[in-house]
Amino acid sequence: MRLAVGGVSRAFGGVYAVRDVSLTVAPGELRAIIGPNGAGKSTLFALIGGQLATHHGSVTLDGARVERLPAHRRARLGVGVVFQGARIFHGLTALENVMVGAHATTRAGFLSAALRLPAHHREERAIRERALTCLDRAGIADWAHRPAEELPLGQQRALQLARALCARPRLLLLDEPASGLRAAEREHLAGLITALRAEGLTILLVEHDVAFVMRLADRITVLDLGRVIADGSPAEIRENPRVIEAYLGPSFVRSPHGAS
Ligand SMILES: Nc1ncnc2c1ncn2[C@@H]1O[C@H](COP(=O)(O)OP(=O)(O)OP(=O)(O)O)[C@@H](O)[C@H]1O
Repeated sequence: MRLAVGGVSRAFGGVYAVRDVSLTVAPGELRAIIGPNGAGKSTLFALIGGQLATHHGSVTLDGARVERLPAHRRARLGVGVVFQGARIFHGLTALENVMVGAHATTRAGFLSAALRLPAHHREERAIRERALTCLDRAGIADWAHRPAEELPLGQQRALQLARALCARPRLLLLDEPASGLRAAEREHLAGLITALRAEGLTILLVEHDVAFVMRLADRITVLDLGRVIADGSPAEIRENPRVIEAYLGPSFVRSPHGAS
């Protein structure tokens, strides 16, 4: 899916969180968004996903304007969002949490579900299979039948990703997916993101772990105080004096893998 954001702004109480931001992401591209705390990254995600309304500007998915559509309509068009932190449904198993992600896309619909028609049973079986595959891809198949709230934090984060994947997104927004993960979990996540990109999914990634970002991203957009201050390949961004000053810091240049 091609994403174009044109001159988008959003203010809170008169203060701009995102100001006149434009970017285009090609189908199958992995674009990272980086910048200091409060730069507007999560707000930009919410403007693309539809959780927040824009005050100015346009959001276009494959050429169609969506900035006035609510989040669930954008989800149906193929926008998947993995929010910061763990947002899970308590009282449901991990598998059921992931199956919820697929129901937005089912065809049989409410009536056949209510009447328990055969089409509904077939669809439920297919969704269950798909959800198990997504749990497996997220590396948490062993947790499928446990109550979601019993999963450790890293597994809860993976659960959100599995749920988003189960809806078969064409544009995936990942807000700090690596935060709070242990090294092995982080490696698994990097492998999964790489595989999803290879399958042609368009991915937008907000992440503070710059080494993680530099390794995965095709291009990086840098935000500071709500504005785009740089846009380029990881190599260009690493050497951009404005980015070094606003975000990376001089120690990053001395340690080019970002292990500062
Ligand atoms: N719902 C809100 N109400 C008021 N102010 C908000 C709201 N959401 C964000 N802001 C403000 O907008 C600015 C941008 O916040 P945002 O969370 O988008 O930044 P961020 O780059 O994602 O930061 P972080 O890296 O810490 O997650 C901040 O000054 C924040 O305080």
